[in-house]
Amino acid sequence: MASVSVRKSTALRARNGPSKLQPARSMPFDYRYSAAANGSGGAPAANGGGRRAAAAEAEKEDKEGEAVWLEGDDADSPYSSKAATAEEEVGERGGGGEEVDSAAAATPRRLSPTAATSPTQGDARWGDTSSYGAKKKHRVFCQLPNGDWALCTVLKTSGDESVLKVSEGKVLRLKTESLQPANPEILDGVDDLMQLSYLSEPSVLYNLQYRYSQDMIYTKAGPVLVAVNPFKKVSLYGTEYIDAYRNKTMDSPHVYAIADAALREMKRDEVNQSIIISGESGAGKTETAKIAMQYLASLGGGSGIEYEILQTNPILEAFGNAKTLRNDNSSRFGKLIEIHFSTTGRICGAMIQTFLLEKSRVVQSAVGERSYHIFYQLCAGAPASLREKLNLKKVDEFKYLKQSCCYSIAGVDDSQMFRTVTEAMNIVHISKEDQENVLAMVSAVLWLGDVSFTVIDNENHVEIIVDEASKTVAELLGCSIEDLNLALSKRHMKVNNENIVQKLTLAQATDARDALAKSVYASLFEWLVEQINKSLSVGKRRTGRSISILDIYGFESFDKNSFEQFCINYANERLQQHFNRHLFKLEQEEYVEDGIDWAKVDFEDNQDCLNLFEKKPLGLLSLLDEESTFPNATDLTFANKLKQHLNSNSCFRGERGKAFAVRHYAGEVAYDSSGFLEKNRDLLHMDSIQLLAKCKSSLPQMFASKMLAQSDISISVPYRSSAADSQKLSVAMKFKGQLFQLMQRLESTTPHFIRCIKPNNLQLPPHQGDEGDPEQTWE
Ligand SMILES: Nc1ncnc2c1ncn2[C@@H]1O[C@H](COP(=O)(O)OP(=O)(O)OP(=O)(O)O)[C@@H](O)[C@H]1O
Repeated sequence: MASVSVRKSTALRARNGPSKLQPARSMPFDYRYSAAANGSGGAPAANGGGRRAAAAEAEKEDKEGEAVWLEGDDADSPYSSKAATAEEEVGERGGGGEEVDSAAAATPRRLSPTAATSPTQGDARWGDTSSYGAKKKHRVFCQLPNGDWALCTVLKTSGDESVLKVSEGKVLRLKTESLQPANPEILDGVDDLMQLSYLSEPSVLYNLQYRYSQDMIYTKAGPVLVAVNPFKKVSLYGTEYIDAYRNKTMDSPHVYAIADAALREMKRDEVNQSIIISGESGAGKTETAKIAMQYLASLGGGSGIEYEILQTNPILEAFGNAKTLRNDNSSRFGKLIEIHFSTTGRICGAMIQTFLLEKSRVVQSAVGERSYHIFYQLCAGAPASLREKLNLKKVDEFKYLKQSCCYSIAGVDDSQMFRTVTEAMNIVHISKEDQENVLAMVSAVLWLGDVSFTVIDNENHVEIIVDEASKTVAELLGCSIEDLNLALSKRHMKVNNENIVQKLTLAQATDARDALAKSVYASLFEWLVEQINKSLSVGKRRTGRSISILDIYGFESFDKNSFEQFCINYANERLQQHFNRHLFKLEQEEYVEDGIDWAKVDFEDNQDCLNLFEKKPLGLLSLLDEESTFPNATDLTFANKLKQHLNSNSCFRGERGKAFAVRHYAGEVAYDSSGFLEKNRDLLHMDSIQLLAKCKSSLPQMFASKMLAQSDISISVPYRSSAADSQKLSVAMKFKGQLFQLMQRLESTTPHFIRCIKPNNLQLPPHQGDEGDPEQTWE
């Protein structure tokens, strides 16, 4: 088969340089794609055998260039012990080319790696073929000073310079060595990047953009499915498409094809499967997970349980998703859904595991963002009787919601969503009574934000003000105002076996109030997931065969990065390693099977960064935990400790004050350690737990007993201001444990990877944004 010969020929090149493995390597950089992607026009050529043969021809023709390129590096195999500890460092991007005439640079066709700088180590080697490309007047890519790639034609080459036509009327003169060869036009829009003769960063971007402009949002990168978020409805889903993939009358890249492969392999090999979806925030992971679930439900359905499984989405999204600046429906938790199949291949149950809900959002969200959807849905959609019962106000009257000045989402009807969520709760068998209890907790959290304090002495000690807010909280939780006051304004401690009562200052009481709100909400979320799991497993016998879909928050790098980003990016390091190892392992097996002379392959192993996080006793997590146990430690002493112990680590950089930077696989992220210790300790004082335990309502009681049980089985005991405080694992350690378990579970499955890509930060579909400037593509 022609396609195979193309692949093999590419594979052979892997021995000494960038290769078919390059996509795996370049994938992590998806977070850099920062702006509107627009079409480059023209219909893609048919993607048949003739085309592949032409590609093979092009490959042959390029032998001259390839010969130069083969003089590459000699990196280690990921399977050697050396590679496992990642000796290699990420290549700094080195530039090429001269200053470009700014008028010329303003309009060329752009493919947008924001790539701050210049090509990667691997990409730089592509430059070796540039003189060949230039001589042949081939299409080449040049990188503009702003980092964008432009596709151009070589008009003339003299000495070490080439004159390039970038677009009509725009001509550039650049150093020939800085150019990168482009693929022949016949390869424009191939549905598998492996079919490209040149597999460089601009070639990959160009191909994805080419397809995207024609609503072909899915592309294969060998075994990985790349999904570019269309930010609009695309007619690629539904029964007809499902049938086409089931009957194999359609084989273009699609989430359905991945789900189908998982299902077939599970049945054929009797091995559990996983579909691992990754990508930055807003890239489309959750939507992709739902599309995969839809396919599995359709093929494995029949018992009705598949409908229940699909109905978990609106519930989890209402309680765990929020509008952020990057995504109107951003999941603020990680999710693994394990779908169980019977021996006949029918869905017989499911189990959902969630990871680290972003609790801080309950009490604080940035301007332009929202807290969790359910708060707005409840206020907008609750029927009159419920409104009265829960004493609901308008969203802009609650302090927790008011601070971000953002109450609605364009195109979203919160009131309608409320009905969808309650209907979904019915379907997963959450009783009407329980639903009301759940919503009472949601309202209690909102009202807690309105609880205020009055100073009672000249030491700034406080008591709660008895008003509508405190009365409503007490009513909804089922406690007395006196008990609420006691929990939020005093702290009971045992010092030298003596019980003492400490009065809280305004700041301490406000913290205690917010901690209670966060805890109640997080416990509620946990409880809901438990109820859903009970419903999905009731009466269903597990056969042991399953397909797990992982939708976990993507790599995050903001202007200010806090503890949440620290944990999220750590999780992504773990997943990236899983991704790397499996892809390379699969490749190696394929080479061995095909009798290809296999040698070392250059790839970015992120083990060094993982070590930076996990090493004991001098890793980021251990040092954070250690510092969290010291009552007098502050975020500054934590940051200083990091600098003291980790400054020589190549993945770490100490910055001024409380800041530090980590060199992640996807780029460097600067963290501000403000709030790290408090968020890691995540203390809810025993007074608050006891308050919940004393409440008449069933949910607070359950939350309290769970908290107490957790403190009993705790292994490490972080900071305790008193012997009475809740003892439990720190947040970072609990998260690390969850991730280890997750990795173990994933290791026992056959993985299928989907890498979602966000083509722009404006949530714009293809073709938008280029009106009036037809040449501008990605910016
Ligand atoms: N296949 C698709 N078709 C149409 N729209 C899509 C598709 N995938 C994503 N979108 C759009 O992009 C938005 C963001 O997608 P999604 O919420 O799945 O991103 P995410 O990667 O899960 O983000 P986060 O990490 O913030 O949760 C969706 O709300 C939807 O509007």
